Amino acid sequence: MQSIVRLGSLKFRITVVVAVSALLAASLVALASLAVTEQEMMHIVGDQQYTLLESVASNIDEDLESKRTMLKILAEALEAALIHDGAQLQEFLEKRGTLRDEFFNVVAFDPNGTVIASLADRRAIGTKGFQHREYFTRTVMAREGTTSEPFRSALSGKPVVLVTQPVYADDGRLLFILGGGINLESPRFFGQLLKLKPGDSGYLFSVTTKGVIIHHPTPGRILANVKSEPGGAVKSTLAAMSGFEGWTEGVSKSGVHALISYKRLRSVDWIVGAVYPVSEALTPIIDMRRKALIASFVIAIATAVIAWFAVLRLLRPLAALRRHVAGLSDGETDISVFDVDRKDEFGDLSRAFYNLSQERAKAEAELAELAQTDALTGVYNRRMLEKTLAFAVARTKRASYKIVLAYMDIDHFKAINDGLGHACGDAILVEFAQRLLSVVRTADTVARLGGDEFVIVFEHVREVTEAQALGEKIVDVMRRPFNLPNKTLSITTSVGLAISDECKDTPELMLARADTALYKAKQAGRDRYVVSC
Ligand SMILES: Nc1nc2c(ncn2[C@@H]2O[C@H](COP(=O)(O)OP(=O)(O)OP(=O)(O)O)[C@@H](O)[C@H]2O)c(=O)[nH]1
Repeated sequence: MQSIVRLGSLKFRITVVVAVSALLAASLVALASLAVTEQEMMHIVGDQQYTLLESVASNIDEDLESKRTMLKILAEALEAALIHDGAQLQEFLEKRGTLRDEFFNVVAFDPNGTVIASLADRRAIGTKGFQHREYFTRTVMAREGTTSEPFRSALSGKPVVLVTQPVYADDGRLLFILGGGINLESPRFFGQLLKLKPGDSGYLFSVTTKGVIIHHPTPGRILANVKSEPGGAVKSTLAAMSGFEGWTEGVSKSGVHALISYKRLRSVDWIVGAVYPVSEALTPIIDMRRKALIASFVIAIATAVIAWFAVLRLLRPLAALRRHVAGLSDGETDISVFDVDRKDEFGDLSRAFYNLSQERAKAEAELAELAQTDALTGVYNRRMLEKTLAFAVARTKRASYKIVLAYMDIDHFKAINDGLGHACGDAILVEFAQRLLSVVRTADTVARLGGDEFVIVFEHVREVTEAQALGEKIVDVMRRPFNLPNKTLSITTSVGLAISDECKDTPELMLARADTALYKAKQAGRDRYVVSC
């Protein structure tokens, strides 16, 4: 379990890299494709909004047109009925009930701008001072009906626009001007703008090309000019006031990122607009984006699980290799434990480790060799002799045979060294050791203690008398001339021999007895052997 969740492990890191890559790839693909879809959807919704506005604008145009037509018909009827005075006119208007359906109020002004009839409120009759109003002068000048700028009615106090129609006598004299008032706050006129509002918080509005608000969901803003409101008009509205029609992505007055559409009316200089918050317009896309990100996480987790098992499987040879390398210290260097035949990186690694283990084994063997042999002569060294002698002495206690220890020293070696040089002395030591090896059996041990002192442990000696024969043999073999590169020398040796005594011998004692015997041989004139008694 611990190995499964080890955070720093290669398996864990590879899995994390794969999972993060999968998460990034899935998220990027999802987000990129959704971004494209979002743009496409924005265009579709924007186009839809604009089409909707076109139909709204057309409806308002038709509504205004029908109101104008109604006033025109009314004017014609008045002309035909030869109604010239206010009381008759008031009566005439009050009989036409459909006027109340179309207009908030219908008034008639005489040519001096005084109200002579008022459908909604007779008390307004006699109110003066309308001859300077822009709709009044425009109607008089044009001699035809017009639609006023929005204004606050002096009679009702409501925000209104007035549709006018002049009425003339047969002789062409202006009798009076009819005015049909439209209450901008009334849902009857702009009701469709309320009904068609996009989304939950979207809305439609209307503004004149001069910036006067005609309709807005915030009633307090009606008749305000967008240019003189705090913060001024939003960029897209300014563009619409300058002639832009269509939809754009922008920020509404309240700071909401929205699709904003504009369409001009045909018959008046009004603009209808729609504000559709992007967060609502693109709700399906935003929802899809959230789901895509969740799906990316699920994909990343699934990929991580798959990657984990794949990595476990792929790195299995690495675990085996680690075991084998750990086993090197136990001597498992056999080629069979390494997958050296693999063609992949594990094979390369296995071969490298195998070569390393072979080199290490070789170095260890060389070290072991160095530890037990004398570097100059190749025979055993003192350490090895001590071991061998200890075993040999111990064996004699349980066996019927004895061992003989021969202790040798080259006679006058110092003089040879001094006379012929150290290198020549070395050559003699090497040859001396070779001759000692030639007189022993395989079970026997030849060792150099140091300098010109050598020791032989002869095994399996049955008779005490054999020691003398061995001593003689050694002395004899050294008497043969030593052939050096430039000269031939006569060398002799003195030998002290000790025969094992099963009761009291120790390696040290045997060496001491042999050494004493050697000393005696030297004392007796050298080139001889002495057997310790
Ligand atoms: N060439 C050479 N000489 C060595 C080496 N080790 C020791 N010696 C020399 O061997 C000599 C040993 O001399 P001794 O055994 O003390 O004296 P000796 O001249 O042999 O006299 P006796 O033993 O009494 O016959 C010394 O001169 C050492 O310097 C070695 O590895 N190589």
